[in-house]
Amino acid sequence: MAMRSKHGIEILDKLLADGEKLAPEDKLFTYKGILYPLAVCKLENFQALETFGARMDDVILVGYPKTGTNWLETMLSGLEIRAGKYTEEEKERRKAIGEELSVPSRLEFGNPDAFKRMTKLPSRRIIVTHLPPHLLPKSIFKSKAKILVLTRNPKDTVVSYFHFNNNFPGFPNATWDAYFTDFMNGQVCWGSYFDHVSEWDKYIDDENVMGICYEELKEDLHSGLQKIAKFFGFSLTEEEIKSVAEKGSFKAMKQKSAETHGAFGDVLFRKGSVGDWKSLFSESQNQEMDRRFEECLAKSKLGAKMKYEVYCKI
Ligand SMILES: Nc1ncnc2c1ncn2[C@@H]1O[C@H](COP(=O)(O)OS(=O)(=O)O)[C@@H](OP(=O)(O)O)[C@H]1O
Repeated sequence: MAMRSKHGIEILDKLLADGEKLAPEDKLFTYKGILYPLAVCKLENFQALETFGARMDDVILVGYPKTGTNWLETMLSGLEIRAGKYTEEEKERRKAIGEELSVPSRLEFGNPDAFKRMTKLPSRRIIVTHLPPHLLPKSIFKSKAKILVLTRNPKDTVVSYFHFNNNFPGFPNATWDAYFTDFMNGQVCWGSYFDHVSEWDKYIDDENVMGICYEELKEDLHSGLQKIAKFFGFSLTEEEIKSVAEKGSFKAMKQKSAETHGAFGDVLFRKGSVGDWKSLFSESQNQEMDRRFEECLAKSKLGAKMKYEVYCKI
């Protein structure tokens, strides 16, 4: 998937264009108490999601928005392709099916038919979502498919989300202070970051669930990919993992973004760093976030992985 098809880029372009057309007050809708951007998801799609049939060998990636889902999706795709040891012919066949089906890049994106087309995709499918567990189709849990839960520290996540919010036409613009308050209150698209991480933390000891965080991938992408390959049972040589990791640097992915994400890439690949929160947080916002982290996440396994003391303190 590193190289999205022309059709895939057309879909991303359409998200941008649809967002432009909506008046600020019409850009968002609420489903089960959580906000979503209308240019990206439809209410009917959420209602239809319950019929989604997961497969035991699905590779499922979950990440709250701006935690690095596009990065890890590309890395997973690279690992899967190499582990599958597909012939060039099979790779072409898979690419052609993907183009024909115009698979949405997230389970909940697109129209109600979009995810149904995934049923035609050959195994192993890579399925990516920003949703919390209670909104995912039950078949995902019944199937025992392996789920990789991606997290990122909340300070960098909210800063990344704020910039995306003001550059992606599907979201209504906001000032930093207003956006920070909305984020802390869960009044942003895909809901509360804190609820999302806490909810997924309840599954973290299940044998088919593994947590990984943006910061550990930034520290050492190769080791992160080794852990991920082991978890999914991908049989890969060190050389193969190395070749995937080389394509995963922020610089490499940004350089290719026009091919992989079209105009959307300009909005998506921003800084790709740890610690950019320092550019926007006020002292009181810093203290508020520290208190909230302590209350909600410090004692959780996913929270511990973020190394908050290292990356989120001055
Ligand atoms: N290769 C690589 N290395 C490091 N960081 C990367 C990489 N690719 C994307 N990114 C950064 O991930 C942030 C976007 O997160 P998502 O892909 O989850 O965004 S989205 O919610 O799906 O739109 C966004 O973070 P910020 O730069 O902080 O805004 C991207 O720049």
